[in-house]
Amino acid sequence: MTYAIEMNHIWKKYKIYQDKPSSLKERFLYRSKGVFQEKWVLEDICLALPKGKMVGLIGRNGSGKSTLLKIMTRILQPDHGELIVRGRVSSLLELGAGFHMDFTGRENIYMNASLFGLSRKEISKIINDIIHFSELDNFIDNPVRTYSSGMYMRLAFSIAIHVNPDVLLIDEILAVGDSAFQKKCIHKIEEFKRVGTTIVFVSHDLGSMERLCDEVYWIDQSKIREKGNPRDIIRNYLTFLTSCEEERLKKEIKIETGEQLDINDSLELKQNQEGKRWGSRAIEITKVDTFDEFGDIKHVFHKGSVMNLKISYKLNVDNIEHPAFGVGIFRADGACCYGTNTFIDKIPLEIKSSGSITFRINSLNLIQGQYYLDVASHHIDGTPYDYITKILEFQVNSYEDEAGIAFIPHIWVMEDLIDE
Ligand SMILES: Nc1ncnc2c1ncn2[C@@H]1O[C@H](COP(=O)(O)OP(=O)(O)OP(=O)(O)O)[C@@H](O)[C@H]1O
Repeated sequence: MTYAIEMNHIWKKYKIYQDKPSSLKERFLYRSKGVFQEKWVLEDICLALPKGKMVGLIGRNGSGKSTLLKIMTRILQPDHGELIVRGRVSSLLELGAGFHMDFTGRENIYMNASLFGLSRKEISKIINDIIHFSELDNFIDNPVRTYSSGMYMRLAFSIAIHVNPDVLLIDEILAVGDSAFQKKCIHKIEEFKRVGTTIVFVSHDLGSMERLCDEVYWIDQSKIREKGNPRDIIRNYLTFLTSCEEERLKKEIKIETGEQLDINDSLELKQNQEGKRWGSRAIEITKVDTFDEFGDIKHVFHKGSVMNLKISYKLNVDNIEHPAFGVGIFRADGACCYGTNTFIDKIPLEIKSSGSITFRINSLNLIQGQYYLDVASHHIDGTPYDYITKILEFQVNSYEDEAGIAFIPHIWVMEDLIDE
């Protein structure tokens, strides 16, 4: 098989400067001593990208994906290892980096495209296509400094894809322009695929990644963690992200409550959570947990899955009249997604000296995002016994790109128009 790009045991390190010197003296001292740490951002990377294939790189922020692309374009030199590139490389990494602000869009096309090795004659042949794709027909003879950032990026993008590359490197193009322009970019990429251009694609948009790529590499902490079929690698990566998020939320809860969680990682409430808790405590909430359908404590849920919210309580008075338990679900920005209580839902309650009540959601139909919960025990007239805000945070993951707060069950119906 012929490969467009081969990387053999590539290593790359950066210098990380420790402290910013504050005084002139310190600056002088630090500079002379060179106080920095070396950090390996790529470790022993071996890649072979077959000609005509589209390969995706995924990984968390800072894992090393952009550095890898910069080495492929030779913007950066590796510290060790060998790089073999066959053909003309065009990159959508540092879009518009070489633009001159006082020159017009047209002049910049000539200058920028010549950096990719095209002659003036060759550029003249494609300049109309470049202008047309960028949708800047009416602005192309204005200085680039008058462009908005979106216009600037569109021009740079358009040049990079029209220089007829053999290898195209793309870093997060979905950040370019509005959604109509992004769709156009995706179509263009599909066209490149069809004519056999080798493409390396970095994106956090895993849907496009799975749809477009022939193979995916997962970069984690400077190394290749897995590579192979996009569907399998993306599924493993998502499982990994979910477990990281679960850990993060558990840690946050520990920090916020200042308490060690018990063996089941459940949350014992503090007696006095200033500003977050109020009421007479006639019915005192002692513990709140979210569980999945198997009874495991969870803080990350997939859209549509089961979520059980268990509220444990103890009774601090001999008798309680007309009690109720309530639950509120809020989005991270404070928008109330849903709130109800046992009185509204007409649930009869029999309060013992201690016990628990579970609020079961059979299908958690919130869209992807971060949420928090309020729980309360109160009189049916609303007088709080124990009201606790932001008691738990949870996350909802989803593969769909919906907008809004919650999924509304729906169908689409198509009909032909019948002439009267
Ligand atoms: N010029 C630099 N000097 C020092 N450290 C750098 C430099 N550029 C990047 N890094 C560090 O190298 C690591 C890898 O960065 P890189 O941009 O390659 O990651 P990435 O996977 O592309 O991340 P993202 O998804 O956020 O774009 C990070 O820890 C980053 O902070």
